[in-house]
Amino acid sequence: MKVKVSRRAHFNAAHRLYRADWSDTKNNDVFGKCNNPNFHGHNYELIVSVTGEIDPVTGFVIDVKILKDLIKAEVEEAFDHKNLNLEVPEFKELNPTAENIAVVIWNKLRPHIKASDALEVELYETPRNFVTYTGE
Ligand SMILES: Nc1nc2c(c(=O)[nH]1)N=C([C@H](O)[C@H](O)COP(=O)(O)OP(=O)(O)OP(=O)(O)O)CN2
Ligand SMILES: [Zn+2]
Repeated sequence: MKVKVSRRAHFNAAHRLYRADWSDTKNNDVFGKCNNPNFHGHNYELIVSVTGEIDPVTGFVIDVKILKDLIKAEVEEAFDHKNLNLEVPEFKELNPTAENIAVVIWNKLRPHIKASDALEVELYETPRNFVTYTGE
């Protein structure tokens, strides 16, 4: 019997979507207003879910306090109130799209989650735009 345990978190960050190896015209064609050279910001909403067997002793799949502290250490402290392009090393050469941010978050959290448990990262860039990554 497997149960999914989820923790919601948030962070605010600035970003710019562009490729340095493309012309301004191509960047504007592909990324539009997201290519603003002065950056723009989002209030990211994050849902991290861990699915696994319930420990019969504790009744937990994972203690949500542990999940909360992990998200704070690995995501909020690294991303909150940061310029993702300029201040977060993972995005020096990687466009900080919602897809790439979700994969980066998953890769940061995965080593801390029990190997037999599944990890899912849902990232809302806006209330209407969101992505999900499960490691596949
Ligand atoms: N597949 C993706 N497409 C887009 C991404 C992305 O990460 N993955 N990101 C963006 C931009 O970051 C942009 O800032 C998104 O904002 P916007 O289009 O304004 O989103 P809204 O939901 O607020 O827009 P409404 O038109 O008001 O619904 C673009 N594409
Ligand atoms: Zn954006």
